[in-house]
Amino acid sequence: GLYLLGVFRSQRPNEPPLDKGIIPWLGYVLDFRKNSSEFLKKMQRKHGDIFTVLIGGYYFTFVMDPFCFGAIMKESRSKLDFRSFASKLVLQVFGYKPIKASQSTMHALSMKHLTGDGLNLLTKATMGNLQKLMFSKPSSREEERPWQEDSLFHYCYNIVFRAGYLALYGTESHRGVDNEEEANERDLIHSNQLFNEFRKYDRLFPCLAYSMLPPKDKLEAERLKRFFWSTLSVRRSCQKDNVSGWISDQDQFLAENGVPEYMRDRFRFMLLWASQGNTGPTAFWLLLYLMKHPDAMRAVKEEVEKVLRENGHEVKAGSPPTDITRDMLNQTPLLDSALEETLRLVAAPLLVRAVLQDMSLEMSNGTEYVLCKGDRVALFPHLSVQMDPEIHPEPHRFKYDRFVNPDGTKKDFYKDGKRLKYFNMPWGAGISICPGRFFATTEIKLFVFLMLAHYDLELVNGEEEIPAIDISRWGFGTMQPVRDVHFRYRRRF
Ligand code: HEM
Repeated sequence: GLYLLGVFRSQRPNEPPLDKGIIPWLGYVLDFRKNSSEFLKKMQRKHGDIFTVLIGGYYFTFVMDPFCFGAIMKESRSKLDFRSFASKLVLQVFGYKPIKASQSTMHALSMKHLTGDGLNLLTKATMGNLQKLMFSKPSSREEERPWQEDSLFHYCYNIVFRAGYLALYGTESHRGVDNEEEANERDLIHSNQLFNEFRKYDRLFPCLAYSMLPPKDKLEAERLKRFFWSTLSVRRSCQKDNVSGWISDQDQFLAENGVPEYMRDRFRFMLLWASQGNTGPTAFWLLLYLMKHPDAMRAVKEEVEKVLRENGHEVKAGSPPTDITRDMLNQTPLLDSALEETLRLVAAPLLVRAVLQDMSLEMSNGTEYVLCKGDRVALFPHLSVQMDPEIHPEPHRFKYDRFVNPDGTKKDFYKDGKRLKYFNMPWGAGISICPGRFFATTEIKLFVFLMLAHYDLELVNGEEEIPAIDISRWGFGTMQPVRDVHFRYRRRF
């Protein structure tokens, strides 16, 4: 028992500094849970760029030196395993138990459908959905362009979620209803209901992942899980049109490998989370930063208008919502930089690997450490890279052109005079890097393109401060604000 509580563990030669905290077994779990970023900052000040801390029965070695990231991300799976940690979380949070053999095929299927020609199809579908969602209300007479007010976080999350969901999970079949309009109407209603339930789950997510839900919320989380398993189920999906290859091929692969139907329903819920949980919040922050920084808004808007003009899409009174292609999205270095800058500020994943055999790790100052079998290695790039003032001067400021040179090429970043490979890591890295990053970028850019091309936007309160981030969500991807922000929009022409 004492051994399990970690009482006998001490730092051996060549191991990173060890800090077990004062509570046996639990170690620093409460400090970590309360504010992971503050806790890690404190530990980094105390121990330096590598340290091992006890958190809820597990020893986590945090590596804060970005020059070691490559070695960790590229280490063979026989030494550092990404799956075992992720599998436990996925089972706890989505009820899904991954099968062993599936990973490389699943990855290949994601690459097939979320890049290249597959991405072209998804871009078209998302574009169509955004047009339906954003311009479905008949516009009032042209000379009247009333302002509409909304909450920015809710507005962005709602629209981007629904456009992405309908593109991936398919739309109402026209055959089942009398006409196309009715099918579209049903899609709009259904996707809105799904979003509202998703937000309820989203709010419970951090406590659920830490197994810290109070009993009432636990019941609610169970109810929501069942709702999603059933709403996204294989059976219901058969009645839909336009289900993406990303969903259908992965499902077919699982079915061929003997995964039962109820487990495949759960898998779909997990994919919904992975694909929709970060994109909407990122779109929110990007639009908010643009609204708070008029120089950035002006530059990005000019770029958007130039691309539209050069591709023969002048937006004027009465023109239908613009069709934006992938080709057009490739001509926007300033918008790309503004998006990357947004992700630098608000994306904060925790990247964890289990150590399967003792292995050595060399730091950039030449010191070598042993990482112990059974421990976990963790990276938190938000703190160690994205907010490092040496890499990104004035790290708390939004600088829309931080990542781009005046000639449109990408900037390089340095630390200690050496060029960095990992200077922004919103998508993770290595084998577990987000396979949806190109689609996510496309969705956000399509949404922002349409917003800027068709609407005037302003904050209801021009003096509004940028809201603080909700610190309970460190480690789970894009951060969310503690409160929403009111804004208004109206047709430009
Ligand atoms: C702004 C939006 C997004 C952000 C910031 C984001 C970020 C991430 C991160 C940090 C990871 C985990 C990497 C790791 O643990 O090493 C991840 C995994 C994943 N993401 Fe994304 N993601 C986004 C959007 C998407 C979209 C749109 C899709 C799909 C259409 C997607 C699909 C996935 C999948 C399937 C995984 C799991 C990969 C695996 O287990 O190997 N993501 N994402």
